[in-house]
Amino acid sequence: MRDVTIGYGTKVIQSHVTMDVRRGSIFAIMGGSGCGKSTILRSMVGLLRPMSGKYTVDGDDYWSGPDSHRTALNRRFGVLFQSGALWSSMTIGENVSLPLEMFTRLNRDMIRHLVEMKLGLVGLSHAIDLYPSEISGGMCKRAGLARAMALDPDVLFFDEPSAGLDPITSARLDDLILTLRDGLGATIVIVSHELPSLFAIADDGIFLDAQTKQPIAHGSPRDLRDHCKDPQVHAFMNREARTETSTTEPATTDPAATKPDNTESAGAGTVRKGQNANGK
Ligand SMILES: Nc1ncnc2c1ncn2[C@@H]1O[C@H](COP(=O)(O)OP(=O)(O)OP(=O)(O)O)[C@@H](O)[C@H]1O
Repeated sequence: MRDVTIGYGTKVIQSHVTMDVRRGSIFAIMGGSGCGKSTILRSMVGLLRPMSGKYTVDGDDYWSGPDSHRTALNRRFGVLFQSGALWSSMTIGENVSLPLEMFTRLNRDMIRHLVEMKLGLVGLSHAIDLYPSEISGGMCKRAGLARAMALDPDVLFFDEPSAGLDPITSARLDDLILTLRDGLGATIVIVSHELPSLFAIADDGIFLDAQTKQPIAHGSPRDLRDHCKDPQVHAFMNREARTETSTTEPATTDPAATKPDNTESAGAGTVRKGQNANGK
């Protein structure tokens, strides 16, 4: 993205957004509630046209040309929405086969084979004939992931993949996301509030500010946590409470808020200390 301004109607949500998502990276879109993270993600998958600026995919100007041009680029994307967004009247297998039926000319046997393969990747082979109501929230997320991968996308977009999951299930999902990147070479863009998860998997990112409506930091979540000089970013990434009036000093009234970094990482995060830049 180059100098992108994005919003709804005339209301600007974020402006001057410039960022590069490198191939094979896990890129985090970070920031406080309501700053526009999901809005940026929606724009990246073509659901919202920027007010200005340029968005290119592999050097290809996304918003130029006819709809067919975007449709072709969208074929390279897989999207996992917050809820998993499965069709409740379809089995897990039917949900995953839907994009294959819609966008390919493969025969039934081949589609069934691919669906079994994708569900195997997310550990859900046994759930192929179950309905979403018959499986847990974490399994629904994994099924959503299998569906997002159905067309072998180059880029996967995840909106709050860990929302509503317990720390152990969330850590398993993190491992799965790392496997997708390392095993399949996918590029992953992720919106998440879950700091332990972001520290574990993301190797690059952007931090959006709701007040100025602009990005205020670029870098991996761990870099921002450990080295970012911006007090707001530092406080957010270290889970320090901040007062409304102070914009330069973190609040220190809560002793828990002054703990050194990594102390937030009970559960999913504790098993992940000492990881390398790839989260291993
Ligand atoms: N369809 C819409 N029309 C108008 N305003 C919207 C629409 N969707 C979101 N907004 C507004 O845009 C702003 C950013 O919303 P967005 O969901 O992108 O933020 P977010 O950073 O993802 O928030 P959260 O972390 O709470 O999910 C909010 O003020 C929201 O009310």
